[in-house]
Amino acid sequence: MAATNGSAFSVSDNAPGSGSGAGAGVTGTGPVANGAGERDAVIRGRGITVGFGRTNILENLDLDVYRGEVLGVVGGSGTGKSVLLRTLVGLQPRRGGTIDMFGTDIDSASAAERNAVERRWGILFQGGALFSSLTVKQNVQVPMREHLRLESSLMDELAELKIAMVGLAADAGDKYPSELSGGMIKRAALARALALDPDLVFLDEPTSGLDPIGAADFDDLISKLRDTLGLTVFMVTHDLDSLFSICDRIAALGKKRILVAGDLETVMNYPDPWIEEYFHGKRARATAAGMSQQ
Ligand SMILES: Nc1ncnc2c1ncn2[C@@H]1O[C@H](COP(=O)(O)OP(=O)(O)OP(=O)(O)O)[C@@H](O)[C@H]1O
Repeated sequence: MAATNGSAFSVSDNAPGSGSGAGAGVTGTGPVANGAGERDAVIRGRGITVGFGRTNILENLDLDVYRGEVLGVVGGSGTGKSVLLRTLVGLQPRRGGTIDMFGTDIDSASAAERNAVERRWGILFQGGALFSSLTVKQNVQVPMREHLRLESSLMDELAELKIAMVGLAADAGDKYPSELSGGMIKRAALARALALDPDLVFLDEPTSGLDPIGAADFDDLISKLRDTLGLTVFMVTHDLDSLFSICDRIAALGKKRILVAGDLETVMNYPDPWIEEYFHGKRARATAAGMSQQ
């Protein structure tokens, strides 16, 4: 797997009144400032441009991801959320812009520096992307084999620890992906994402395909990991429950860039037809009503 990674995610963008042009920041209510009075950005992307053929999907996109937050990335279908995630982790080439991860400019980093950065993040792909011919335990050990040189007994212990950490029973470790439920697959994929004790995890629609109870359990797990491990989470999601319950900030993608980023209220009140429908439509009202009854 290639290049980038980072920890907390704050998005700089061009919301009204937030400043102008590249680097202008939408400041949400996220955590911690550094000594200079700015938040500690684990990922700092500037002018990111990505395209296929003649079409750019992302154009001049700026974003900062801040340490220790869960950032929910939303946007209409096809706006480029997964492309953005893949670009940040180095799986998708850029046509322009820079990405700084944990203080390292990815483009000018040496192979060793990039490797060090890569070890600091994990990814949960949409659908889990587990290797079907490997057991859960072996899947969790894939990043360990790639990046570490450990005795196999120690790798077994570490994998068992990760499997327990995501709430799977110990015997799940010896099962193959085809023997797991959808929720178990997500947890197993999360265990793999946590294999190297990352500072940051990228999650691509982690609750898609789960029933509401399974999704809520998964949300709880993510917020527990953030609180106990200090994880930073970059989460592409369509799930309103997740946005309302666990996201510290939200970034809305549209028009090839981050339209707005900030706390829920900031994003919900941004004047854009898709945001209006998404956050104030029938489903959003039902979700918000459900949350307020809890
Ligand atoms: N490898 C590729 N080659 C050509 N076009 C691609 C490729 N990958 C993505 N795209 C295009 O880029 C656009 C953004 O895709 P992406 O998967 O990032 O959307 P998304 O916002 O994650 O959508 P969804 O919410 O439906 O998953 C789409 O128009 C898609 O067709």
